[in-house]
Amino acid sequence: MTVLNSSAPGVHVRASMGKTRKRKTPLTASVNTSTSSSKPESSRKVIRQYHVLLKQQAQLEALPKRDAKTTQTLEDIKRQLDELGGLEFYQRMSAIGQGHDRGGGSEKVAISFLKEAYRDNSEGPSKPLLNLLEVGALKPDNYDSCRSWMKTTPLDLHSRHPSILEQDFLLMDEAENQEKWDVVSLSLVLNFVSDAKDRGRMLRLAWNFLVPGGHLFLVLPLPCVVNSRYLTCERLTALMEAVGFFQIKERWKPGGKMIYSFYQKRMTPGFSEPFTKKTVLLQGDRNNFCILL
Ligand SMILES: C[S@@+](CC[C@H](N)C(=O)[O-])C[C@H]1O[C@@H](n2cnc3c(N)ncnc32)[C@H](O)[C@@H]1O
Repeated sequence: MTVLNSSAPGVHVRASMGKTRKRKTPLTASVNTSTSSSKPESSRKVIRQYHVLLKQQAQLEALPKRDAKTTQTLEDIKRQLDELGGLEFYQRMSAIGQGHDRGGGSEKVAISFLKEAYRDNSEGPSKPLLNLLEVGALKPDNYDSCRSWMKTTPLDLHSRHPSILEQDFLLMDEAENQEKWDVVSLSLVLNFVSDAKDRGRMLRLAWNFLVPGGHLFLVLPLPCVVNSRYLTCERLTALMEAVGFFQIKERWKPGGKMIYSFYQKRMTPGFSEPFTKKTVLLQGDRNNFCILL
């Protein structure tokens, strides 16, 4: 079996709350602010540091009480995030990473899945345009080649272009978006969300926003699924079924970096397991990536 990289973006956080508080020096003490190189290792390093800091920040912000030490640590984390260049710099590094790691963005894979699922729309005489919501869009034109059959709405927490809507997906108006979209893309977004419950909420929101029979394109760093102590491919499939998503396609290779999954919304959820608390599935040197419903 292939040994997988446990230091994937967004999954390399082990510090318990206790450890975090006792720490004398910041976890990512050597924040590298001079990462102007476009080398994939540099971009991956910044992305990793960024995810670690975000996770720590979320853990501390979730504490019921904040003592002076916690406040100080939060200030340190904020400073380090700023030193890294903030979300803007993270996005730039992610865009570089995309190119190097995947021979282009994940939209290539999405388009191949979508063309198969919506053959009538993509090949046949003109039909109403499909409505695609692209969450976490670094570029405004990822789906331009499909504009004859698909209308894309790109959005991101931080917009890098006037055509990208600046919006937190988790705060989108639920009534307004209920069953509004044919396709939702969550490519490398779920692993950006620091809180396991918010990840579950993100999936449920995506389900609510899709028309019946609509599709979800989900991309995660492969180690989030195959090298987590809380997740496996089978467990993810079961969890997705509990939300109401049935897998149609999955693409990844051992030793690869990403796992691409394509789901269809069904009206009756499958598995009824609760998925409300962390269950350790695998021991050993694994990451803590988890999704809770
Ligand atoms: C690693 S980048 C992924 C970009 C691209 N989708 C890809 O597949 O390479 C993650 C992006 O998701 C955005 N993001 C994370 N959480 C979000 C949320 N709740 N709402 C909107 N965008 C979000 C971040 O701002 C960031 O630009």
